[in-house]
Amino acid sequence: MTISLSAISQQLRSQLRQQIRHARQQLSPQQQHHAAQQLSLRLQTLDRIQHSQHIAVYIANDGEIDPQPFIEWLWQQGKSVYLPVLHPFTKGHLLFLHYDTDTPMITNRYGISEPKLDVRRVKPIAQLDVICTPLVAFDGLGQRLGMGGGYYDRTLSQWHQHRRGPYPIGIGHDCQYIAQLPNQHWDVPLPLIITPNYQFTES
Ligand SMILES: Nc1nc2c(c(=O)[nH]1)N(C=O)[C@@H](CNc1ccc(C(=O)N[C@@H](CCC(=O)O)C(=O)O)cc1)CN2
Ligand SMILES: Nc1ncnc2c1ncn2[C@@H]1O[C@H](COP(=O)(O)OP(=O)(O)OP(=O)(O)O)[C@@H](O)[C@H]1O
Repeated sequence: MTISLSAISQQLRSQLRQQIRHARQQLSPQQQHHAAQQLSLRLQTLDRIQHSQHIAVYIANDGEIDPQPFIEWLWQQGKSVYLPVLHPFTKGHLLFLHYDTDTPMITNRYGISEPKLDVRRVKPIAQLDVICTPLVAFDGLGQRLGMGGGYYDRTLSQWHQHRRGPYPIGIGHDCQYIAQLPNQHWDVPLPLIITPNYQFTES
């Protein structure tokens, strides 16, 4: 029997995913709160953020670092905020919808809060400036492991191929760093990853 390298890599990825999801779920509410504040401060200092108007974030789930304090700051600055919504017809794809304090929200099939679909609020991906990208694990080369749906890999494939479209910034907890991720050809390395205490930039 032969086992392909790709199969081994897939298995490693799913073990890592479980392990790191577990680690972040164990963070206390105080640790989560502090991390969210630190992350927001770091993001605020980035030129890339200061010079952007249309910024996509996400609603935290599963122990993810919480972008909420950053969202509040973006609103104060008069910037426009967008959230991912599972595409109603095209499996594995995301739409991005405008988000403000009175956006009607629903819970999607993964239990994540998202704006109720309303075509008037849909922002074409090419018109976003930055996509703050959730991740489960990342390494020093900017490789990212997500929740496993391939949603952000698809969203960022234009960036990957042509360096066109919104600039992706990975965000996560310090504990989501691993030395080297087993990667797959469709993975999109991120040019910048921010955690409360570190910043990883493309060399
Ligand atoms: N906050 C947040 N929103 C996001 C993402 C994310 O990573 N974080 N996504 C990033 O892609 C998309 C949703 N992707 C997801 C993919 C899988 C699972 C998940 O929980 N999977 C289950 C099993 C699958 C199932 O129930 O059908 C699991 O692994 O336990 C959740 C979100 C869009 N919105
Ligand atoms: N650009 C793409 N085009 C087609 N299929 C893709 C693309 N990117 C990823 N996929 C598919 O999506 C599936 C999930 O990929 P992967 O395990 O890398 O997800 P992930 O990066 O962890 O998740 P996410 O991006 O949603 O956070 C894979 O089986 C892969 O075949």
